[in-house]
Amino acid sequence: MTADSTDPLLEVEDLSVRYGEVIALDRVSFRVSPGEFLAVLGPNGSGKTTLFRCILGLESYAGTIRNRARRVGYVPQIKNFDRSFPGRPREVVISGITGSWPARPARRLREQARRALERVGAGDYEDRPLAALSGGQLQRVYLARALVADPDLLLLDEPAAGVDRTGEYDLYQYLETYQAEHPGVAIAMITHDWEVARHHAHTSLILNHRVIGVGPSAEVLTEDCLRRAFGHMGHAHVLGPDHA
Ligand SMILES: Nc1ncnc2c1ncn2[C@@H]1O[C@H](COP(=O)(O)OP(=O)(O)OP(=O)(O)O)[C@@H](O)[C@H]1O
Repeated sequence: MTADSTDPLLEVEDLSVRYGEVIALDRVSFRVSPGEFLAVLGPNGSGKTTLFRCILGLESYAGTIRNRARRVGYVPQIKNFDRSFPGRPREVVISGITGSWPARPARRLREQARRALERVGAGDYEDRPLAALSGGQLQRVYLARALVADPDLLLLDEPAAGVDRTGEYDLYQYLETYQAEHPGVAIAMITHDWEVARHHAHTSLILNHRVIGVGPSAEVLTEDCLRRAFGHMGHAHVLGPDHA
């Protein structure tokens, strides 16, 4: 079967992941179309990052993932970043082009990285040690890294965590502009902020190990979904008799 522009970019069917007795994801299904902006919401430990790790091919899983994206850009959670890592923004971005850490990058790569950093407003600190950057600055560097490879699917894991209100506003403005300029690009973004999802995401996926709701944000982000998704916060979701 050949793909055309009306095909979903990403199809996830009955995706399940377990770590020992804990079910991180339980038969999760959804689709992402070209040009869509999907918010992924759910309480801490509900499987959101695990879902992204599966899409990136970093986890073993049961079920099916059909990913038709040519390239996937990924912005990890900045709050988990190891600040003792010896590197500079330019090198981070070049590693997004070459797939490896650059020892002596060619001039062409340095230029490409500089332009990518400038586009996200991070041109001023391209050569500063990563350890000296704020959370918001680091987040821009990783956004530049994700975009430099010209992805058609962009995965963002809580990109606004640790970023002030202005930085957060700038980020969403940037993503909206980017999508308008690159109409086929789909974005899936993990967020804890329902208002952000309501305002910026066409569609929302609410997870609590399984799908609590998925569809247009205005229809899915209801009080009932909020209660069902967050009502069990803090409780382990462990194997029941069905999964033994
Ligand atoms: N490598 C692992 N080994 C064992 N358990 C894991 C592993 N990774 C995740 N888990 C467990 O799987 C569940 C889902 O974790 P995950 O990180 O996907 O949640 P999350 O929704 O992204 O959480 P948060 O909002 O806190 O970032 C949790 O119970 C977590 O403890």
